[in-house]
Amino acid sequence: EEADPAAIVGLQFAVSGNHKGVRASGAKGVCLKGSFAPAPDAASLSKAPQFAKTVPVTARFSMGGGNPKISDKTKATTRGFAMRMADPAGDMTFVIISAPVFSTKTPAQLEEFLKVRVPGPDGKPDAEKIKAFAAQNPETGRQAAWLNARPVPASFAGTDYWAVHAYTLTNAKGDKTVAKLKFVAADKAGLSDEELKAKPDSFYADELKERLAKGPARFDLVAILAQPGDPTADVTATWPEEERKTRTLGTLAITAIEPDATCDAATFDPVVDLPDGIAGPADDPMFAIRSPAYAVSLSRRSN
Ligand code: HEM
Repeated sequence: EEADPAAIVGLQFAVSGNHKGVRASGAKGVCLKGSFAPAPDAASLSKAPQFAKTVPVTARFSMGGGNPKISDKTKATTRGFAMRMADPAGDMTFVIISAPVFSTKTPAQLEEFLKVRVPGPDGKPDAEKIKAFAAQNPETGRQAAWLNARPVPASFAGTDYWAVHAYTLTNAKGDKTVAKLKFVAADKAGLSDEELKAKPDSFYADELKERLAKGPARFDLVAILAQPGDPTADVTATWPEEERKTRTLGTLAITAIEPDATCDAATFDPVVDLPDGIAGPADDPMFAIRSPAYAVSLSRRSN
């Protein structure tokens, strides 16, 4: 059964209270700039221009969901990281989260996942419906379980981010490598329950301002190489990362905060905006649908 991107985006807005002028997800966030410097041997894996020279980056950190007032202290919600590494021959765009898995495996399952979460007339979703859906779709609980088992990040720059889909890298000779991509924070830090209690609902934006005044926030881009049998079309499934070979492809440095307008005029489209040398998974239905869904959200928030 085909899921309709507009229907999914409508449900994303409905679940979080139909706020106007904001993204269907990542509604609360901070726009940024920086640069990406490739590692010396990145070009041996991919011929993308971003792996051959340092390029400028526009980026945005965000909280998951369509509520622009969500507390930064929320635990079972992913932090998001969108970035466009610019090059005239083709931008390289990643829109990634602070967990190795997404919540659903197919667009149809995402539609059902959202439907049971739409608040009723009393302003609350039906807890019984959510429970019944979770029991029938156990893989949809993995992301929340993963987040609940870890401390709340002390900073948008204090956590790793995963691109969750399996990408194919192609080098100049035509050799292909399948890999998941992870941005590893140089300065990882979580908050204890005690520390979390002392924080206000919004502290990430100020923390970032103070941090960037002292120097860039850095992330290494690491490719986790697939082994035969690793699932490449299921974003609810993890690979045993610790057992996989990895290659560092470069370092992202976030240097300064940008006006919101720089990030809001367009979407970060992780499907269409990739250069030659890197491609998303053709057989992962959750990948393809992101492009039309993000376009629907853009048209709704800018009208
Ligand atoms: C599968 C892995 C996915 C990840 C890692 C992910 C992550 C994110 C992140 C980080 C943002 C914030 C972007 C920004 O700051 O501009 C975002 C926005 C959004 N996501 Fe996803 N997402 C995923 C899948 C999906 C799917 C399957 C849909 C719908 C079918 C969807 C719908 C949206 C929409 C509508 C927005 C708002 C776009 C905009 O207004 O610019 N996402 N997503």
